[in-house]
Amino acid sequence: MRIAVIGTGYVGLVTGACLAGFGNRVTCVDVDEEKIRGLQEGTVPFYEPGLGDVILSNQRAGRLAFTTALPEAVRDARVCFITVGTPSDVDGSADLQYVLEVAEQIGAALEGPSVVVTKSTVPVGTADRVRHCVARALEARGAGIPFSVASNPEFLREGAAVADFLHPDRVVVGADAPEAEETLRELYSFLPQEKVLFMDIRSAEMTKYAANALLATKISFMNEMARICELVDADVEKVRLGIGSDGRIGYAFISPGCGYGGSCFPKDVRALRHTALQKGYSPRILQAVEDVNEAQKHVLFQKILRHFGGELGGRVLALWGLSFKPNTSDLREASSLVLIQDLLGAGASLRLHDPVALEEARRLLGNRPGLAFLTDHYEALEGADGLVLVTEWDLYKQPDFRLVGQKLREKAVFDGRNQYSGPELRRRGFAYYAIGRP
Ligand SMILES: NC(=O)c1ccc[n+]([C@@H]2O[C@H](COP(=O)([O-])OP(=O)(O)OC[C@H]3O[C@@H](n4cnc5c(N)ncnc54)[C@H](O)[C@@H]3O)[C@@H](O)[C@H]2O)c1
Ligand SMILES: O=c1ccn([C@@H]2O[C@H](COP(=O)(O)OP(=O)(O)O[C@H]3O[C@H](CO)[C@@H](O)[C@H](O)[C@H]3O)[C@@H](O)[C@H]2O)c(=O)[nH]1
Repeated sequence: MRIAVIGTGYVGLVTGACLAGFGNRVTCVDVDEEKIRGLQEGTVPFYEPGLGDVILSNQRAGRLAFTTALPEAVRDARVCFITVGTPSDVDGSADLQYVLEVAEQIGAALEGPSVVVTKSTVPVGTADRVRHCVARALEARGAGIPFSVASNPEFLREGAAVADFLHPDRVVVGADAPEAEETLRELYSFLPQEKVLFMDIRSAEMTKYAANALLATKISFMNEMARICELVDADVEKVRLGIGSDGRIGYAFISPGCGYGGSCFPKDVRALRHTALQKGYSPRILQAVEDVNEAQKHVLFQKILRHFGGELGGRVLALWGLSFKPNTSDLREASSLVLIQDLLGAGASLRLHDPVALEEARRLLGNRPGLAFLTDHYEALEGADGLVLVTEWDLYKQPDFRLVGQKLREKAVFDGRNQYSGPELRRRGFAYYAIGRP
């Protein structure tokens, strides 16, 4: 099948490369010329385990191409996937300008029947707007080309994107035309039939927001439990095991920490809240999920401040892990950025390390006074008054604490992801602080 994928971010690249792997002829389009040039030369624009290999093998086999020329890619595509960004607008709503712009361009370029599929995360009703944009552009050319629209929200996680795409828990397709349903059924025939859930378009669009909102709710709930645990001298990690073992609750997404970040949960919870408010309903749970998360991003800072008697001027701290979660270079809405602002604002100097996000951090944060970027995580500890773990990369899971103690000026560990053993560290002479643990 000929497929066009418009937008070569995490979703577009993974979708395009994986679908090419099933023998489809895929062209990926982006407006970012540098990105496309890099992809044509085999450079993946971000860190995503396994993605480079899938891209390269399909590119070499002639099934996957990259271009900035949308019309050529779209012209004879049986399926056009829209995978551009839908960032938060100032009022919290999803900014649909890129999605609608692409829909218009598809309408201006189509030469044969096609299914236009929204894979970006978009508010309920967007497929209707996409349909309208495509139809208007076709009409403007006087072209009576038949097309249909569908919603196929994506559920992959960064850091595990290829595996998630190839082995999803489910694929959701919202379609209201038989040809759209048939085409997408054929496209996803690499999955067991029962994994592909067909429904009406609006329900499919809503499913994506409901899934992310529920996952974010689990995290905020657990962060709230951690706050209460601290007040009553209970250990949230024991509580986590105790409740996760209940099959009705499960272990997934109940790890407390320094707040959820990334390009999805924060913006999608905001967008869903905005949709509800627009319709006259004030969503109290979503509001609480956001409030708890915002507060949680400052919890580690408060522990650090308290440890140093309320004064951080002249203090140096080493930060391990900057990306919003392990196995990605993505820093969008990362908790580390809030903590860095808090610490710099209080007069501390920071020695930053991340296995892959260091360059992106340098680009974002610039060479401000008080910031040092270190490529070795032990070197980051040198002369620091404490180690702060923000993102739980594997590299940080079993550090040599003898070495950590030697490098640090003051033996203090602030563990934002509950990775270390308090009793063991205290035995070794460290002051140890975690989230929701005595
Ligand atoms: N990142 C994820 O893990 C993930 C997972 C599921 C769903 N989503 C959703 O998928 C969508 C895309 O997310 P992402 O993280 O892949 O985005 P991204 O920001 O990584 O990439 C978007 C790409 O679209 C390109 N683009 C913008 N306007 C364009 C245009 N007019 N024509 C062609 N290309 C254009 C940009 O240059 C950019 O390369 C969002 O709606 C997001 O919420 C993301
Ligand atoms: O128990 C947990 C699990 C996650 N997190 C945090 O939650 C954020 C998001 O993590 P994760 O969901 O693994 O990453 P994303 O790549 O943002 O994926 C989410 O957002 C995507 C975009 O919509 C969806 O496709 C995925 O299904 C959904 O998991 C990160 O900051 C994590 O540190 C926690 O604090 N505790």
